[in-house]
Amino acid sequence: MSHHYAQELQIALLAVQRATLLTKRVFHEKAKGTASKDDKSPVTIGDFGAQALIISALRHSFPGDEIVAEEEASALRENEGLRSQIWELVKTTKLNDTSAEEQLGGGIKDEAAMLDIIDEGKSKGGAKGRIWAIDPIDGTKGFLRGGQYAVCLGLMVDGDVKVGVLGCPNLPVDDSVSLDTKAGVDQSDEEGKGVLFGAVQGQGATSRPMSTGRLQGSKPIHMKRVEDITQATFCESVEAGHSSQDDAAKIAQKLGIAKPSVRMDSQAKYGSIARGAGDLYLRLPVRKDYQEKIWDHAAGDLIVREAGGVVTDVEGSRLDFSVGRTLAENKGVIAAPKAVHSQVLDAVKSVLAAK
Ligand SMILES: Nc1ncnc2c1ncn2[C@@H]1O[C@H](COP(=O)(O)O)[C@@H](O)[C@H]1OP(=O)(O)O
Ligand SMILES: [Mg+2]
Ligand SMILES: [Mg+2]
Ligand SMILES: [Mg+2]
Repeated sequence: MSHHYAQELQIALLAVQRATLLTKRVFHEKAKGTASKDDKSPVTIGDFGAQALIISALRHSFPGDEIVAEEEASALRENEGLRSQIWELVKTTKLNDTSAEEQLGGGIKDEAAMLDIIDEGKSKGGAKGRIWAIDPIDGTKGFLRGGQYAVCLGLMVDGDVKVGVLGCPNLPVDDSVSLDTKAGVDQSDEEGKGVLFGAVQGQGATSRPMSTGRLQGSKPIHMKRVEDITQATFCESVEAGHSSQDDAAKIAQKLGIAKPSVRMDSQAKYGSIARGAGDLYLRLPVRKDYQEKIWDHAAGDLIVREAGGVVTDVEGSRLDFSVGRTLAENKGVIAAPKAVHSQVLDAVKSVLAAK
């Protein structure tokens, strides 16, 4: 059966847009309700609430699909204070358009149902069937410090990403605003900010302004043509523990790039290069044993490729989303326009080989 994924894209865009209404409320409230996970990374009431709203929307339209999501509810089952803060947000966050809200199936019944919904994201992933990957807040540290973050949703079918959506509340709406070194810091969702990226395999990538109700009109996006690699803008993580900034600096030097990197949190990096606001995204392994999570890359990988880019790991292999909840077969990420990707990859390989 040929499949155009029109309904999947529509629901994914609306679900992400609704979830960002919740994360924006959390950001503007003083008590951000932060907890610490087993791996010491932060999680907020925004992460749990956004995950609940997204899964609830997917369950309404696609009850048979599997879901891989970052968060789980066990910490909330033991913490009534945190749980009721989240429920308060979830039950009062709605799109202000009746038809859009109806497409998502409306709200969640009660607090107990919310916990069960959060726990529906425990699929092991894999190479068979329809599996959604959700990162309710990617870049939680960026979110907390007023930098970039993204609400991320991807649909994989038989291990291949077919639909990708990124909601970036703190990126400018205008695709033509080039990244500068301030793009990742002190950002807010004030007027002129908030963009939804979308892509369907074989159909290109788009951006549109975020709204509080129905979807706004979209525009196709494309990676920028790089005439001269020495003038390229590259982005990388803010957190030095997520990507080696030393290796990135050596790679930039090898390519003749003098401009400082743009450091920003989250998959906003993928969205930014896909729309031509920057050129390259380098993610260079710091620890040999870290496995990237599929929810940190699924949507961005498709959006960049549909905008005319190539995305590989540091060895030049495509990211393999078919092996479970992590990218166990890949190390790092190199994303670049098609015409220069191999040149960038050569520089990456030679710097990493020399270590
Ligand atoms: N050692 C690591 N290497 C690479 N990525 C990591 C590492 N530890 C955590 N991450 C993940 O990187 C993502 C953020 O990437 P970026 O730095 O590009 O914003 C987060 O989802 C974060 O996971 P977590 O959600 O558990 O914090
Ligand atoms: Mg993440
Ligand atoms: Mg997250
Ligand atoms: Mg996290």
